[in-house]
Amino acid sequence: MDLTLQGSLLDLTDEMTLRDLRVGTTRHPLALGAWVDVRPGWLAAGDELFAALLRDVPWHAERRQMYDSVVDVPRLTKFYGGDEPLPHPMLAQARDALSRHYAGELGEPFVTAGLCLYRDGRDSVAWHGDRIGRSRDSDTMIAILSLGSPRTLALRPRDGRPVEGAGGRSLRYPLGHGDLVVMGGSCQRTWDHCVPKTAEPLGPRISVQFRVAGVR
Ligand SMILES: O=C(O)CCC(=O)C(=O)O
Ligand SMILES: [Fe+2]
Repeated sequence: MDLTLQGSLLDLTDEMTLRDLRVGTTRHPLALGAWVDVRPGWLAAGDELFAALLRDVPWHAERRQMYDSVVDVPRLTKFYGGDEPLPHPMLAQARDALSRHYAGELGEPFVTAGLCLYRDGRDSVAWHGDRIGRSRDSDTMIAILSLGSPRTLALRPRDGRPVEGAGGRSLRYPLGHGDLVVMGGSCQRTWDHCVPKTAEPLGPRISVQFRVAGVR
């Protein structure tokens, strides 16, 4: 058997590549007009990107007012506005692939990239919605590429209603190295999300959030 062909059939690759978003993306409709798309393994062989971001991004420590509440921000961050060069060419490729894939539904491109570094399981982000800007009162999408150690993204309705099929608690999406999750519809207004702390002995995780202009 041709080994090159076998490699591509099994989707085994040593080369960092973004896989096709039209394949393997599952939409989870949530209550209140929100939804979450999950595309496991979107970025193949992303070790080099993870290492480069860990090393090259000028990470900031922050304690601040975040979104519409004051939350602990035990993690490091760096925000890239649309006019700033991204710290790795693969991030521009990822942003552009997302813009193409969601163009019809979103009607505008992804522009900014917010990077977060969770140094270990003690780093986290508290419950919040990304409600700064237009996302406060209109639908938007936030696309998150996860790199490094696996962490959980939890979601719960903002109004405190129980979550169907989740034992009344939150929904939990495990995010591994190279996985993509996109929060869409009313998700930022009607749901909150967080990355909970974990006692597991985990190494660092980097998340890259792509947003449209005028949304944090
Ligand atoms: O790290 C993540 O995946 C989520 C980050 C997040 O919700 C935010 O920075 O607004
Ligand atoms: Fe967020």
